[in-house]
Amino acid sequence: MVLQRIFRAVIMGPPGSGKGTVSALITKTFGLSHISSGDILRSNISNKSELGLLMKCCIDQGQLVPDDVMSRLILRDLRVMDHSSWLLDGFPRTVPQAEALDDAHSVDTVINLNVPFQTIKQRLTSRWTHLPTGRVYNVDFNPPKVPGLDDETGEPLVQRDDDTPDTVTLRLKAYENQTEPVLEYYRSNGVLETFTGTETNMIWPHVEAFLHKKLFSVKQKVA
Ligand SMILES: Nc1nc2c(ncn2[C@@H]2O[C@H](COP(=O)(O)OP(=O)(O)O)[C@@H](O)[C@H]2O)c(=O)[nH]1
Ligand SMILES: Nc1ncnc2c1ncn2[C@@H]1O[C@H](COP(=O)(O)OP(=O)(O)O)[C@@H](O)[C@H]1O
Repeated sequence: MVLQRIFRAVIMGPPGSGKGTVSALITKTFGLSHISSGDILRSNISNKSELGLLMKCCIDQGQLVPDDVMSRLILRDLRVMDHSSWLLDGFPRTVPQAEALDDAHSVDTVINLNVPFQTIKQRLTSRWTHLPTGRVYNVDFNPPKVPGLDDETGEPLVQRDDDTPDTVTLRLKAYENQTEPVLEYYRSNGVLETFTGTETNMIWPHVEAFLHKKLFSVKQKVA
């Protein structure tokens, strides 16, 4: 689908709720550019940039990276995408980050994946990631064609250092304390759309139908 107007969306949800998985489906279906805060941080870590090395210990301890660092990193990337439609995944995660984003760009819609914490814990400890692209697999849900290797590049998959049971518990706490208030922020702005379920395959058709409707109404408003 070719978008006729710039469209900006955010995808939210607890760690492991399927943001990366659903983002891949959205970008494939609607042609938005995907920007993942976690992928950007992990690429800084792989490249051994000073910032990446500083942030690695926050991430491995299940804590959020400081707001000013994160906002600067993401807003810098968004500045060079001035004429693109995008989907932000993993940012904003705090109210100050949401305010920083609002100061720079208006957000058309926020997709919130509401998946129970119990479902999430099992998923994350069996997640395998292709670090250079952020493609994710799961031993049960979407295994790679060849165990341990990325389907497209044949490169090795890794388990993230922060996908251990103890760190997942800390990340879920950070989500409750720091990220849930962002849902309220967007709800009161009238842009929040929540999708509840335990399986991505059940949630995705609703997200897809919503975005079709949303993009159609955005185009009509412009016409
Ligand atoms: N069992 C199961 N695993 C899923 C489902 N949806 C996504 N996953 C897997 O759960 C893990 C977390 O998903 P991901 O998209 O990375 O979540 P994110 O942390 O919110 O970006 C990955 O290993 C996915 O392959 C699902 O419906 N069922
Ligand atoms: N917007 C953000 N603000 C602060 N820290 C972030 C942000 N995005 C990512 N991080 C850090 O990177 C880690 C991994 O993020 P991400 O890949 O989005 O994980 P998840 O799979 O938990 O949704 C987070 O636990 C956090 O430490």
